[in-house]
Amino acid sequence: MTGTLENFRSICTKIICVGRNYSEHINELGDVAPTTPLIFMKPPSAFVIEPNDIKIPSDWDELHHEVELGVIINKKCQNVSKEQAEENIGGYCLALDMTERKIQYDFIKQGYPWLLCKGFDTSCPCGNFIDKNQINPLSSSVNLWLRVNGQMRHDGHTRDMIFAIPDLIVYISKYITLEHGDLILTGTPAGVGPVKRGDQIEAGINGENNFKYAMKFNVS
Ligand SMILES: CC(=O)CC(=O)C(=O)O
Ligand SMILES: [Mg+2]
Repeated sequence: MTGTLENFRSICTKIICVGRNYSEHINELGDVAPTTPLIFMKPPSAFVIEPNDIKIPSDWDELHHEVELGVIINKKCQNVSKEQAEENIGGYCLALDMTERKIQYDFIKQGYPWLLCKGFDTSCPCGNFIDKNQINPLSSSVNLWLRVNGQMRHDGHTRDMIFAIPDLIVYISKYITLEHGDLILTGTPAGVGPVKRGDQIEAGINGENNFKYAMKFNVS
C-alpha cells in the first residue's frame, strides 16, 4: 500500500458515485427512486482542487452543481458486511459532482452511459481529507451546503440519504473491489442548478462539535 489517506486524490483509482440518493432531489428532477443504489463512475482525471477552476468545455451550456459527501476507503475490501462497513472507512471529504444536465438527459433518453456528462476533466472538485474523528456521519447527520455567487442553493443533511453509507459500501463491494484511497460520492441533496463561466461556487460541511469545512471554486 502506498500513500496516506491525506493525499487520497493522488492514490485514488476509482471515484464511484451514487445517484438519486435523496428523495427531494429525485423530486426536483422528476426522476424515479431506485430500488437498489444507482452507481456510476468518474475517472480520477476529474479531480480538481483549490485554487484551480472548474472548466466548462467550450461547447457546453448547462453545467449543474451537486454538493456531496465523499467517503474515503482505507483498505482493499470485497463483500463487506454492514457490521464491517465502518472499519473500511478512512475518512471523508467534501466533493462536487459537476454534471452537464442537458447532455445527461439526452443520454438517459438514448440509454447511453453518463461518463462524459459526469466524468469530464474538473467534474470532481474536491476538498481536503477529513478524519473520522472530526465528523461521523454514521452516527450524526452532517449538513452539506453550497452557494453560487453568495446565493444559497443546497442546504441538505446526510440523514436524508435513502441508502445509508454502510448500505452503499455493502452494495458496491459485492460487485467492485474497493481499494485504499478510493472515493465514494454519496449523492446530492436537493438544490441542483446551473453555473456559468465567471460564477463562484462556495461549498461546505457543518458537523457536530462546531466542525466546519468550506472550499471555493471559480468557474471558467
Ligand atoms: C440525476 C443525477 O445526476 C444523479 C446524481 O448524481 C445524484 O447525486 O443524485
Ligand atoms: Mg451526484
